[in-house]
Formats: sequence, C-alpha cells, structure tokens
Amino acid sequence: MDDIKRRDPRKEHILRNRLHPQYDEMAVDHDLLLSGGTNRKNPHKQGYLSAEGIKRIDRSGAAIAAAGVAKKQQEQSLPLRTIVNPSNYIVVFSDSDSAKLTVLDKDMLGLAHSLADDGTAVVMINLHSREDDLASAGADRALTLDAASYSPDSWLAILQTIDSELSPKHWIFADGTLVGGDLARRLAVSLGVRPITRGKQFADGELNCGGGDASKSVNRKLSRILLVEEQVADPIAGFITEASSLDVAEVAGVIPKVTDLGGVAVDPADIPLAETRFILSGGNGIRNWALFHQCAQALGATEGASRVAVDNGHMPRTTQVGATGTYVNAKVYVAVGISGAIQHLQGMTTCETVIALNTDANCDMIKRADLSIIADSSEVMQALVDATSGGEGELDDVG
Ligand SMILES: Cc1cc2nc3c(=O)[nH]c(=O)nc-3n(C[C@H](O)[C@H](O)[C@H](O)COP(=O)(O)OP(=O)(O)OC[C@H]3O[C@@H](n4cnc5c(N)ncnc54)[C@H](O)[C@@H]3O)c2cc1C
Repeated sequence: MDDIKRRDPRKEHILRNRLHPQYDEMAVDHDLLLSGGTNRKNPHKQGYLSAEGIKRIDRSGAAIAAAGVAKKQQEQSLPLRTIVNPSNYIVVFSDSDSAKLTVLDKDMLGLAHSLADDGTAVVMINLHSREDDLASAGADRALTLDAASYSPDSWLAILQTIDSELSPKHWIFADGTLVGGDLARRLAVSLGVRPITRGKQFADGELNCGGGDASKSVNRKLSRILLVEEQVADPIAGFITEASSLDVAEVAGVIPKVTDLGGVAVDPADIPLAETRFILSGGNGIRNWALFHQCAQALGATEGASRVAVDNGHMPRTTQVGATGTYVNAKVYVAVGISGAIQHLQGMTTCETVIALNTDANCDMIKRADLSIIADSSEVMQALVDATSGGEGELDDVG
C-alpha cells in the first residue's frame, strides 16, 4: 500500500447523493479529493445541529470558537511524544510571516515525522514568533530567529552552526520565493549538498517532484536538503510534541554582505488575494465602482469581490472570494455592499477582523462582522477617501 491519495469514484458517487443510505457513514470525515488531486473544503461539513435538531449555519463565529475550544481540549488529551536525548534531528525551516502556522508549515512538519524514527527530534526554526501551538503541529524543539531586519548572512551562519552541532538527517524548506527557498540553496552550496527541489508528495521513501514541464513529475531519492510544496505529506495526527526550546551556541558576529534598507511600498494590487493581509471587497451594493477602486488605493487594500460583482462584469474573476473563488486569510476584511451569502462567507472564515458596510442591518455579513457600518456604500467610501486626503498608504499599516 502506498500513501498516495487516490480518488474513490464509488465514494464520490455516494457523497454526491445526500439521500444515499451510506451517505452519513461516508461523510463523517472525508476530504473531497477532486481531479488534479486537490483537496477541497467540504461545504456539507459547515453548520451545527440546533436544540431543535435542525442543521443551522453559524454566522456569528460562536460555533467556530466553540469548535476551537473543543479541538484544544481534545489535543490536550492526546499522548505526548517526548524525546529526551535525540539520536538525530530533522530540521524544518518556516519562513512564513504569519502568526499562525500555514498549511505548508504543518505539511512540512508532517513530512519530518514521516521521515523520523523513534529517537529523532523534529526541530522547527521560525523566522517570526508564532501564536499557534507548535506542539500540536509536531515540533519537538523550536527556535525563533531574529527577523527584525533582512539578514540572510546571519541566518545562514546560524543554520551552519546548527548543522555542525546537530548534523540533522534532513533539512526541510518551503520551495517558494520567500526567504526559505533562498536560504536552502545557500545552505546546500555551503554544505556541498545537492538539494531535492519542488517536492510534491512523499511516498515509499521517495519524493515525487515537479519536472521541467509543468505536466510531468519525477520520483527522486531523498537528499539531506529537501525543498517542498504544499500537500507533500499529511500533517501529524493522534499525538502532540514537547515544542521545547532549542539551545544553539552563540554565533560569532557575521559581517553582512547585504544591508537591509527597510521596507518598500508594494502595490496591493500585486499581492495575491490568498496572501494579502488587508482586503476591500465589493458586492452588489456598490453603486460607484470608480470610487471603490479609489478607496482601495487610498487605504492600501487589495481588492476582492462577491460573485455577483464578478458576474456583472465589475470585477475580474480572479478577485472573487468564496466557495467557488479564493479562500482568503486576511487580517482585516472590509465587505462593502455584500450580503453575506454562505458561499461568500465560506471563503473568508479565517479572516481575523471583518468590517461590514451595508444598508441592511439584518444581513448575514453584519451578523458575521466584528464591526458594522449601516450606511450607504458611496457615502462611507467617499469619507474614507477624504480622510486619507487622497494620499496613499496612510492607513496601510494593517499587516
Ligand atoms: C454554487 C454557488 C457557488 C457560489 N459561489 C460564490 C462565491 O464563491 N462567492 C460569492 O461571493 N458568491 C457565490 N455564490 C453566490 C452567492 O450565493 C450570492 O448570490 C452572492 O454572494 C451575493 O453577492 P452580493 O452579496 O454582492 O449581492 P447581493 O446578495 O445582491 O447583496 C447586496 C448587498 O448590498 C447591500 N446594499 C445594497 N445597496 C447598498 C448600498 N447603497 N450601500 C451599502 N450596501 C448596499 C444589500 O443590503 C445587500 O446586503 C455562489 C452561488 C452558488 C449557487
């Protein structure tokens, strides 16, 4: 048996028919694995059973919060994996700047545990401190580097020190355009190791990797340095780890070859919707689209849209948020003239703060929002543009 996830046509057939006698049994904990191997959210998992036994959709976030508490309690009762004197190490390097662990972080930790034996400690190195629970994601040891300024030479020196102190069996990095991909290549050159890149799925001791042609892939034997992508392995389940801090010897001062001159303004329109921290999203309640674009620019927000706004031709399809659009993860999501249909809410469940601007005080978006403005969209957007004096970026320190 291999670990590769495969489609099950019979199961899919049953899951498409909620009246099928085996539907409930199959739907308990399934993930829809659609063609192309992509896992999708199961919309039927949404909602909760009310006291009357009727399935209801929670728009207040209370059920999500309760589910979070229940998950925490369940995690606390899981067995603790303890490694006192590790025989060897696998190091996972996370370059994400989010306070929460990303899907890729959890997949990388999952891969590390697939490669680890009983005495192996999985070390997680973070560039930024994490609010998320590293123990439930599978970090036996954790270390946070100082990422106040961009300093690849110092970070590389720390990784080299860790390599000489711990001699890890494997280093696992995200194969992306952020710091991790670059650091992995620097480390590989300095150690004289040939890395494996674009690792897509781990099975049978080999990594299935992307080939030169996007439609092709190739199985590779493992190397000490692995650069991987999302879904390379499943996150850990059924145990928690210690996540104790890793002590590393002081690294002697490194003379940096790169000087960080500080941040530069980025055009919010260039940030992918799924990654941006601040979204101004427009729906059918927008009366003046030119003003909407002006407002997004004045606030320094990335533009999103409801499906109706897209279907009506006001916004490109790439901006659609929701079940059939993009799942977003913004720190602040401002919904202007969007009613809050369940298909839209599904795409923004993980947004930290939701601000709704709508003329209908009873609409579902207002129920979901942390802050509501009951007013005409054009009036408020004009006031926001005026408040920023037409200048760009005055309110753009959200992220
Ligand atoms: C299979 C399927 C998949 C779907 N997937 C998605 C999806 O991925 N994303 C998505 O968004 N939708 C999706 N939909 C559509 C979804 O059901 C809703 O129809 C859509 O989200 C509604 O868009 P809206 O809120 O912009 O428009 P409406 O429902 O028309 O709401 C407009 C809102 O604007 C308010 N408003 C009106 N005038 C003003 C004003 N002057 N100032 C302020 N507010 C005002 C109204 O009170 C109302 O709340 C899907 C539907 C189906 C069937």
